[in-house]
Amino acid sequence: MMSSLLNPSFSTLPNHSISIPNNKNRCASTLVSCTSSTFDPSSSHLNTTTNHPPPSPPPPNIKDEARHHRAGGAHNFTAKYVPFNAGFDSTESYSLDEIVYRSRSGGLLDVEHDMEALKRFDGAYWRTLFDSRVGKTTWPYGSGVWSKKEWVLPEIDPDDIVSAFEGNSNLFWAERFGKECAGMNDLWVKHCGISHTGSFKDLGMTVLVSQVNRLRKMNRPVVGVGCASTGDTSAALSAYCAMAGIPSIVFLPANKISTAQLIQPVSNGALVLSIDTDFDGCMKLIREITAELPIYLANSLNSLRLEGQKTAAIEILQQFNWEVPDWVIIPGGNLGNIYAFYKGFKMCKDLGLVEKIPRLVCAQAANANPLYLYYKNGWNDYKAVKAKTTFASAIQIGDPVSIDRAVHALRNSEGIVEEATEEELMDATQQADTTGMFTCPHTGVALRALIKLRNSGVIGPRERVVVVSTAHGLKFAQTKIDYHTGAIPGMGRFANPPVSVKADFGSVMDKLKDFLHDKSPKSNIS
Ligand SMILES: Cc1ncc(COP(=O)(O)O)c(C=O)c1O
Ligand SMILES: N[C@@H](CCOP(=O)(O)O)C(=O)O
Repeated sequence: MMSSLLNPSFSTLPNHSISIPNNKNRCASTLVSCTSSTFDPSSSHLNTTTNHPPPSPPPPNIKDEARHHRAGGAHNFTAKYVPFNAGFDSTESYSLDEIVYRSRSGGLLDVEHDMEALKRFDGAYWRTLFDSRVGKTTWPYGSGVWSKKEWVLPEIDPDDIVSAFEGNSNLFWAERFGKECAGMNDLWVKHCGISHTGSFKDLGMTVLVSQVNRLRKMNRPVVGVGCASTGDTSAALSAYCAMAGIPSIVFLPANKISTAQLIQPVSNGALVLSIDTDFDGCMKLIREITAELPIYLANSLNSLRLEGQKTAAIEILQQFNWEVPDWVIIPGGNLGNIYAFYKGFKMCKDLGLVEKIPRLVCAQAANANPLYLYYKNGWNDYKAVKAKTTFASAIQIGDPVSIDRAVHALRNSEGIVEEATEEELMDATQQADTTGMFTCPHTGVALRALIKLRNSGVIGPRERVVVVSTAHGLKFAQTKIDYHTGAIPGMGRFANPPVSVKADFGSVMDKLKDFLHDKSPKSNIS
């Protein structure tokens, strides 16, 4: 099977042999292309001789190079929409080029890949292929998402892909947090928030916006793309749409998202509707609107998003050299991501890249915990809740659209649901920051869940655990400031507020002596 990796007729082979034009050509033709819009044949600056040679064509860019390398090749991987969890006898399916978010019976959809075609290549083949693409600028495989293109959107033309080379995010060995807060030394944090727009949503949005780009080129009726959001989805949607020149519309719950999140779609030119309701209210509205207008729905109800998000799971396995961690802990809100991770792990198992999948934990804020309550009730009698205000504002969701997907993921991975109170999640966020991270409150929820599961002995001290960090801490700077400055009543166990000091040598020395004395009791500083 490995020999097929070298078969040049297979169009999806790693493109290592790309010829880069030499610097001289690149500079010369860059000059031509830079000046071409203002080129004036009568100008003495640009055209000093009458026999000036015609400008040479611009050098190939990475898309041209990709086009050249796939000329003549074809593969036959395919994917389609099917009802989520459909029985074997179901024949309902839709092309990914159709605009459809729900099955005929009103249930969720899933993207189903032609597993038989993918299975024609063994696990070693896929591992080698994916590994060969990491961190390159080869279009589109340099992206952590598109490096798995055959498993994501196999049929899309690379020319239609809208990518910021997302993914390939840091898997951080949380050595100090693991030892000091959880009594373990094999703890890892997958920093999905260190990303183009600062959250894992980029992984799904590159796929969704690429498909919209394709649909628009096919003259399908898509005037714009819209979402309801607690902040991060809107940031990713507006950025990817801006890259592609596609109008974006975002419904945000008024006064419920951070300033840093609000400014992202504003800056990227989205139409931002600030609506006097909560996320669940916005979600209901966007579903009604997208059923009426030719606006494509970008929330994770749309199963395309999860195809991108699942690559973070594959990436974790890759980063451990295809060894499977024991546990993966993921903060949950609308509950698409927990299913995306499950799907990524499951595909790796089904296609022979690994032999098992990790146990999954979904971590919820106690103030927005419908999944936790359902789990505690033995998966009986599900009820949506009215989500209360939480510092983990991006998961302030009481009526998650992917509840069925989440239950499926947890039941099939010996999964667990945990929760964290406001104080617990904020303290865990700060404890992580004290050990060198800069986490968002949602990551705090997941870290607190870890501590609880370690304290109860469910997770053992020698087990390998990955906590998924879903957004960048800088998006939640005000919450952190409030924690440290005592602006949140009853909170601040690990606060480290700035110290005001007079601008004189003696005052500064006094503060430093206090600090150094506290830090180093045995020192001889008096
Ligand atoms: C930062 C952050 N973490 C976690 C989540 C939860 O992801 P999901 O809605 O897929 O459960 C979201 C969005 O909901 C989020 O924005
Ligand atoms: N946290 C999300 C909520 C919506 O989730 P989605 O994955 O269904 O788009 C956000 O950032 O808006």
